[in-house]
Amino acid sequence: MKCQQCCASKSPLARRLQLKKQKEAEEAEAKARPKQIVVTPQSLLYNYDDVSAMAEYILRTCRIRPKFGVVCSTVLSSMVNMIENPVDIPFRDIPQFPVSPVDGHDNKLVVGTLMGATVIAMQGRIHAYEGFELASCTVPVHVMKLCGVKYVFFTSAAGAVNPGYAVGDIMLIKDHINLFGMMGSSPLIGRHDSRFGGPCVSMVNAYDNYLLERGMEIGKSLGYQECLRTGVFACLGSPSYETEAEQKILSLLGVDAVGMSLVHEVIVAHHCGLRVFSFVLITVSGFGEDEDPAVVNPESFLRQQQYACNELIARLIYDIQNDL
Ligand SMILES: O=P(O)(O)O[C@@H]1C[C@H](O)[C@@H](CO)O1
Ligand SMILES: Nc1nc2[nH]cnc2c(=O)[nH]1
Repeated sequence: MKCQQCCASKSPLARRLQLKKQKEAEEAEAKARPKQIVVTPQSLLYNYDDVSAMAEYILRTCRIRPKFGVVCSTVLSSMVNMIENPVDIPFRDIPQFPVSPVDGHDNKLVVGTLMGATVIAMQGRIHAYEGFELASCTVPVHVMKLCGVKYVFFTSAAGAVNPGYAVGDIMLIKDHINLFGMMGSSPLIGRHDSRFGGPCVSMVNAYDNYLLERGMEIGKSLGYQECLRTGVFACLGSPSYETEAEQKILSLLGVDAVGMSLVHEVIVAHHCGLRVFSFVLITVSGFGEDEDPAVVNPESFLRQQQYACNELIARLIYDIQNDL
């Protein structure tokens, strides 16, 4: 007697029939299954409870409810030295908090007071070019929100695209071009949690106009008018600086300065209702005739400009805190 299964499966016709049946069964099963929602990396990687657990750990550790958040660029990490009664919280101690593997990134939060206001500062941030999802780059913003932060200041190192800019200039950001978003990549894509915000968000006033104006006034009053600019920022996903051709494209798009972070953080902050003030320190000049794009000015000059940035942050916090 012939075995039904193995002998039948040896005939090509029987095998084709078997495959057809199998495909039809799979299709019927897929049809019967409820439609799956594609989960956004943000909600997949860090849901509301995960973010709450991170915020609770921070609040329990520092026993301060911060009103101001500051995300320090790698070049502006000295900002945290201004914080009084600082409590250092390494990223690795916070459950699920991302940790940058890059040498020289400090990977800690510093919580304390500055100009009489409570602050939480990130010394070192998470970059997409390190291989992280945008959800990981931006989860610290949601954590700040759940810690009680109302105002958040983002800073970054940047390369000049605007030919009128020089190394050491401080550009207050008035707008951005979200190149990642235009390519379909955003921490807000997919299912949202309404406790953080709605499915879509207007980006009007994302760079809070009032804070921008106050920042400009303060910068001028501190005597920095010569190096203060306001402009449009863009973030690229690569750790390589721009080629000459890329610089030209960015310039045509209306970008004044370009960096490797910040834009997606601002989107998440604005989406969840934080008031945003952002600026970049120009550390690499645009292309000159014979200029190497990676030329960075002498240390002492940059240190002076880092001091200017720190002063700007401190004074703006003071003014907001005291309703000035
Ligand atoms: O923290 P930011 O975005 O300022 O850091 C940038 C990106 C690189 O780590 C570095 C390049 O200069 O600065
Ligand atoms: N993309 C980019 N990021 C920077 N970060 C600091 N300088 C630069 C720059 O010139 N280009």
